[in-house]
Amino acid sequence: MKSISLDITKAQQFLPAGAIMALKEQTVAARKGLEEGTVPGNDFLGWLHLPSSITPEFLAEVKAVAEDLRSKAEVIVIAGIGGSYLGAKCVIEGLSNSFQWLVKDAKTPAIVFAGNNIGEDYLYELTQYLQGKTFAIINISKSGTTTETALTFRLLKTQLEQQVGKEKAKDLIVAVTDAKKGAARTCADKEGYRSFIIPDNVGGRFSVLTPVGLLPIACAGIDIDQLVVGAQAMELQCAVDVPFEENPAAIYAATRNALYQNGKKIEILINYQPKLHFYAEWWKQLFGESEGKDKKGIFPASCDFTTDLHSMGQWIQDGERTIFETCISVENPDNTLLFPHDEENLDGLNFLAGKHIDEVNKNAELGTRLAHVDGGVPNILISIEKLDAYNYGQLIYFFEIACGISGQLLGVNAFNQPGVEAYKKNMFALLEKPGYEEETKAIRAKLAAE
Ligand SMILES: O=P(O)(O)OC[C@H]1O[C@H](O)[C@H](O)[C@@H](O)[C@@H]1O
Repeated sequence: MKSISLDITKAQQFLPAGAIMALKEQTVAARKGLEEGTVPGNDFLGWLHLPSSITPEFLAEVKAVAEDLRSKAEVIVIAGIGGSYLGAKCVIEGLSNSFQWLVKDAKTPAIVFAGNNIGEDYLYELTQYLQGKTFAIINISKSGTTTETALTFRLLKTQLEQQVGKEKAKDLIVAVTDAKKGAARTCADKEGYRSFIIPDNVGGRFSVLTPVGLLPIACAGIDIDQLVVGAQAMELQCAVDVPFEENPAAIYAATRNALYQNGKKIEILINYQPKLHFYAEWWKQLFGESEGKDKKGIFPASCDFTTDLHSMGQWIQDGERTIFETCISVENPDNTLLFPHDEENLDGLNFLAGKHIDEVNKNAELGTRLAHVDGGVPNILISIEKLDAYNYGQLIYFFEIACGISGQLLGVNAFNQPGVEAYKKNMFALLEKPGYEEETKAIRAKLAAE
């Protein structure tokens, strides 16, 4: 099977000669640091050899639980946020029929995501939708205490127990959480739910290849074996003994850091396939939480083309020259659709007659790349053969290891996220959570003084 390919030539032309090679030594050291576990945040390196350590027995266990839920439920609600949401969401969106939610298909339950927001209307409408339906809940939280997810889980658990009774609900709830800590673990053990463990040394945004991602993905009927095989292939391709010039993750990490050092502060992940929209959401958490700290870091943004060429295209072509693009290009679509000839040609589109829709898309892609490069936007091109589980596996591991290397080139601990606590602290103080009495007083005083 084909490996993903990386082309940096249209980024390199914006850099001083030798700028990427100047980072070679540091990049090689960063890759070695990951292997030897000497990097900052080294207690969170469990993702590094995760693909090759996944056993067929473990995958069989995940698939068995997924099959069981698929056979019992019309709807499976995946409750989780951040790393406990985006990996599954990006793979399921990427590899399912775009209109799956409209298709009445007895084999595949509707997969619904929740626990990733606190929208009263969202949750009200969800609970309404679930009324009278047999639904299952996968409650995913590494800490087991995340407010958005815990709040949603309580709502859904209550509803499920009311609808089917406590005993039956037990069979329809699965927890994915820490082995020992957190309310989700306490609840799973006490209620007797089936559960999977998130390894201690795998942080949320690196956890898609643990049951956090694998269980929901298997529930959607996607081939998790091939996802893992793809990740394993990329693990080999980015191994510590692969020379810098042949390691795509090392080259990508060095290139984006060279661009950053030369004033390109924003990276826009581009796709030309709507199915990749949530891939970018996953990627933004991966790089945003890993690198945005100590008042540094490339801002990870994303656009869906050609859609956003009609909204953000102007800015990208002509705005401040602080951006670069990384484009994920999919070589082959899965299906064939040819553009029809029309005798009257009222729309003037007969020049496209007989062409694949993808040919139009590919020319839009090439035309855009040339225009943006001409407009001063460096372009990194990542090509994959097609959107399937194998290629998704490759892409996931590629960006994970690139991120691990890149964080070190930037000089940050890529595996923590201390900044995320600030909003939580204020929210708990404002909501008068027990234990936050001092913070409540302080924040009320602050608001009164404004
Ligand atoms: O899995 P959980 O513990 O519920 O965490 C879910 C998410 O929320 C946090 O606040 C972190 O910033 C994320 O890195 C994490 O993925």
